[in-house]
Amino acid sequence: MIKISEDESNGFCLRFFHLTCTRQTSLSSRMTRWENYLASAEKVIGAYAGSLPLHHFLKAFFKEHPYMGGRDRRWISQLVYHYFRLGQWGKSLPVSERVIAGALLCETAPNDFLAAVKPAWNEHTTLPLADKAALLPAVLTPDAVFPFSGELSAGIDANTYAYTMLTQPRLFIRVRNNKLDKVRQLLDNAAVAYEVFANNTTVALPNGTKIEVIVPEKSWYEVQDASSQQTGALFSPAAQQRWWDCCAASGGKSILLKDQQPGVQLLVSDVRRSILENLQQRFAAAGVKNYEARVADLTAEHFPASMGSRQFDGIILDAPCSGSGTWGRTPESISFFKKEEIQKYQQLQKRIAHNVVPFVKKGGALIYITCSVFKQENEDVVKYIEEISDLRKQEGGVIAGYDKGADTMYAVRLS
Ligand SMILES: C[S@@+](CC[C@H](N)C(=O)[O-])C[C@H]1O[C@@H](n2cnc3c(N)ncnc32)[C@H](O)[C@@H]1O
Repeated sequence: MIKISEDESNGFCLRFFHLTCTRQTSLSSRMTRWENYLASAEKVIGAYAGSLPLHHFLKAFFKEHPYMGGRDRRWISQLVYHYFRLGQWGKSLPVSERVIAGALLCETAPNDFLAAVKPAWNEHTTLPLADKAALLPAVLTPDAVFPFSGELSAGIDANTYAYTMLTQPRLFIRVRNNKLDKVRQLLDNAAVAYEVFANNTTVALPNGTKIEVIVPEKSWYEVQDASSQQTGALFSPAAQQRWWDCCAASGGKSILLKDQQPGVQLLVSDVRRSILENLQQRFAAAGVKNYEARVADLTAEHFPASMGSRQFDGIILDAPCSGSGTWGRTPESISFFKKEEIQKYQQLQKRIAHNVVPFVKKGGALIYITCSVFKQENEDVVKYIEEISDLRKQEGGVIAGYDKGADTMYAVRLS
């Protein structure tokens, strides 16, 4: 029996060996903490098949390995995420080499992992991407990292977009109810490095900021990506107008709308009852009242009839989509997404748009939104809406978040 050491430097590897000694050889006991992190990352990557989000998979993995402490979990998760940020790069290389390459490309400062497993690279972590790429055993190209560049909407720089996959986007909040000064004070007290955008509403925070602990008053802010906040510039609601957020999820766009004009008469719907229950809780915390909520499958045959003769001044169609504009947050998607899926999403978007468009009042507006970077889900669906209705694109297009560490979205106002 191996004694479990309290020594921080090798505690992980000894505990790791102790709990798995029936399957491990004596080699494990000689592995360093960092080699064990690399082996664990390889184990996760080998077992992950993409059927559930990576963060859920990691959570389940760590539940099965309860002897791993917080630091172990953070490092292993980080290495796995770095690996997936490389997309299709280095497919023929061993997984371990790709994990180490991920640490070189995605880390921006020397760190203990590289110091232990690839010391020659550690001092190069601060170099520009091109210099780091020159050290790699396989050529780094934007297409290898993001192999869907031919599908992009107009105006998205393919090379820049591909390499933004190597960096985790920032966390954003939208400050509400004129509480910017109070929020800033709490962030200052907590010594958080933040950036306030020129609109005095959008605040960028480092990832992992425990904003709910630092700012316990929930009505002062909403967690919402900067690009998602920007879609609100297309709403322009007036008091007493009827609006319908038809794919509302937990209500991010609806709260934005109500903050602009509390007097709108709001209908929210989604195909998922559970997400509308989340919406109700979120609305309550945000102080949003006076709305109607209903579960509705917008693709169902009987759906249009179930709406009766209602007409809306504004409809927000924040459509189900590939989410490709948010893959910097879920880089595992790059490896598991199939190009054919884009068309399936487009068909769903067209079907929903077809059923929703008749409910736009004459002179009213349809706000079509996706968090996709693909033309087929964006411009092509807008073109379809114009073909089947009198609605015409008035303003909007790609909201490129990649220059500010945010998601990239597409939002258009048609009327
Ligand atoms: C992009 S999300 C909406 C995000 C939301 N507007 C927000 O700001 O947080 C798309 C939503 O469409 C819903 N959806 C997917 N298929 C649907 C359908 N056939 N009918 C109605 N809603 C659907 C999904 O459940 C999902 O919540």
